[in-house]
Amino acid sequence: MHLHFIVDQLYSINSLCLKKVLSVFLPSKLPINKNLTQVFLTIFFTFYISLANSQENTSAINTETISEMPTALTFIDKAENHYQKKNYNAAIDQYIHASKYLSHPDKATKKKLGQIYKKIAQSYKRLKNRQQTVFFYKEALDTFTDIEDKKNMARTLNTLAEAERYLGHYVVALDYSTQGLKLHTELDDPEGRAKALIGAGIISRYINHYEKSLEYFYEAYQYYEKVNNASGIAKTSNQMGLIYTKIKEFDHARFFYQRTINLPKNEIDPDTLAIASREIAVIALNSEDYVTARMMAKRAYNIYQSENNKSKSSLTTRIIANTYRAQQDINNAIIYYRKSLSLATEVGSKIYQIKALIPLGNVLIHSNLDESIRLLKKALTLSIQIDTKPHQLYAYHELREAEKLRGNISASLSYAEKEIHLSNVIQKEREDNKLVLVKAKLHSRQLEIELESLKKATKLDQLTLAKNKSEIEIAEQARKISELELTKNKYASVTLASLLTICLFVSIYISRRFIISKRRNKELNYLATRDPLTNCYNRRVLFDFINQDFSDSRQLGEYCIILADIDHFKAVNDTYGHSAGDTVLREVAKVLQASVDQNDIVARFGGEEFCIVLPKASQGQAIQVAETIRQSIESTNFGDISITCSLGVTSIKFNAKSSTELIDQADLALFKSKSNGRNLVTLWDKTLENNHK
Ligand SMILES: Nc1nc2c(ncn2[C@@H]2O[C@H](COP(=O)(O)OP(=O)(O)OP(=O)(O)O)[C@@H](O)[C@H]2O)c(=O)[nH]1
Repeated sequence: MHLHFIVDQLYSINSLCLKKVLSVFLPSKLPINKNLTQVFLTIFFTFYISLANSQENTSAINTETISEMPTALTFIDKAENHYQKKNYNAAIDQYIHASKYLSHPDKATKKKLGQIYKKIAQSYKRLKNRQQTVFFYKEALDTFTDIEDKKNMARTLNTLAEAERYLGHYVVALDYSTQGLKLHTELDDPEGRAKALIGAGIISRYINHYEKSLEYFYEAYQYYEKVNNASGIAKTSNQMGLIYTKIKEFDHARFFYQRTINLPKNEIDPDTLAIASREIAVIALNSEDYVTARMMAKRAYNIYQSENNKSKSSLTTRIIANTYRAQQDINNAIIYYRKSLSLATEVGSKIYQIKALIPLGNVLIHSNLDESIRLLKKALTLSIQIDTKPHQLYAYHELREAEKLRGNISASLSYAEKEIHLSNVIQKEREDNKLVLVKAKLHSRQLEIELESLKKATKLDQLTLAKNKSEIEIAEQARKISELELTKNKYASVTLASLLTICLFVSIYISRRFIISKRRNKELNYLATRDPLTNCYNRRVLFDFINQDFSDSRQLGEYCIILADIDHFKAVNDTYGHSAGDTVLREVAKVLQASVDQNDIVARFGGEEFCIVLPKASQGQAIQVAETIRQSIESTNFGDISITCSLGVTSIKFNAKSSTELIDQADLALFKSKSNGRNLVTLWDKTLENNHK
């Protein structure tokens, strides 16, 4: 059934577009009319729905929501239309139809359903069906609670409280109102909270809890003052005016009503302005300021007239009549009471008829007793009909007086008895009502205490929250600190690592430099000790060695010196050149070094002269070494140059007293070799010394 509906709706939305889409799929010669389009759409949707049904649950949910929502919206549209036209029953029918298509449990659908329940409740409210109003507001509240839609919950609680108040369920109303107030506070919705405050204020006023009521209204009033909301200021001012009137503080009451009157008229609700004017009129009447009373009542009347509000026009006309009656202006009083009665009759308001009939009967009592009694009897009948006992009592009282005036004592007595009986009933009812009010008041006190404890709990929660928050902040700070420390440590580590690396490189560099420098020093030391041409020890080092050995000559066991000198070396230079002479010198040095042990020293003593120190060699061993050297040089071919050398040997055993003396001995021996013909080895002896001299 829904499918056909959707197909119908879709076709009506854009049949042209659909035809164009279909022309793509269907053979070109096939006429695309409405029936064909609808058949296609039906097949398409049947296929789509069956496909969707075969899917997972979630897809099924979405399809259902999609397919049912448009149907619901169509009914809602119709309902709204009826509501606008004040056809509330028809609107309710359509809303209820719409609600049947909103059975799906998803949040959006539920929200829509809640709103529909609210609209139904509002429609019943307009129809003054209080029970149904309450019922549907409760349905709406349940629905919004189900989806945790706090904003709508709070608003519904306000309206539900009002509806319960209309039913006289003050305790329940107060409960709802307090819940609404709490929720609005939670939601941080000052506008909604102000409305909730007004609701709570009205209920508190109803249970005569004026102090609390004033508190609520004043808070709302302050909010509206703050946001410069004239309408809100007017409403709350009027409410405070009403309370001050109730507690007979008329100056305060007048102040607040005047506040409403002074507001820009175009910004406030005419009804609110009319109430303020009307109430000032009543206050003025009670304080016998009849001129002001009439003026303000007429002002209110004009507003009600322009609003076509006949029952309130009846009320204000009655106030005007009351001012005339108070001034003993009976004629005008009768005119206005009649007018009030006529308006009340016209609008069918029994209470306003009663309210006009009784004083009219009273003022007519002296001029037209029959009419007075007739009107009073009518008032009595109506008050019995609508069960308004105070007016019934008032009617009995007036009738008793009227019948007495007429001389009908038995009738007067009968009314008197009824008056007494009713008075007792009213008294009892009042006591009962008082009990209800006291109960409600007590309940409100209890709620206040609960609210107070809730506030304390909230404060505690907030404190705990703040504590937790600060703990979280501390933890966060600790985390940040540790992070910073980590970063710091990381940087420190990186820095340390970098420093270590640098140190390492520096160390390596230094150690390398050290090694190089050590090597260089070694080289330098080496160079300092060596003869650059022959690589033999130089003369300075030679003397250092010998002097050192001679520093403790007693330690010296065997110790010999050989001096070797190349023969006719000048001729080599002259014949082969200086460079060749150098080569010969180098080669001779090699021969010398090869001829001695590791601990022996070969030093270049002068140009072509060498000194060989044999620290552990005996005289014989030294001669042997010298002989070996002589033969080696003699037999060596120094690059086609043949040379010989002469050698002089000496030993420590010849008692040289110093290194110089020892060397001198060797030199003398060498000289002997030279003078004996060269290429000879000569050992020092004492005779050499004498010969030389
Ligand atoms: N090529 C070269 N010649 C040098 C060097 N030192 C000294 N001489 C030369 O050695 C020669 C030594 O000559 P003399 O002192 O006259 O001795 P000699 O020619 O060897 O003759 P006798 O010693 O008497 O056999 C000189 O000509 C010096 O110039 C040197 O380092 N290189």
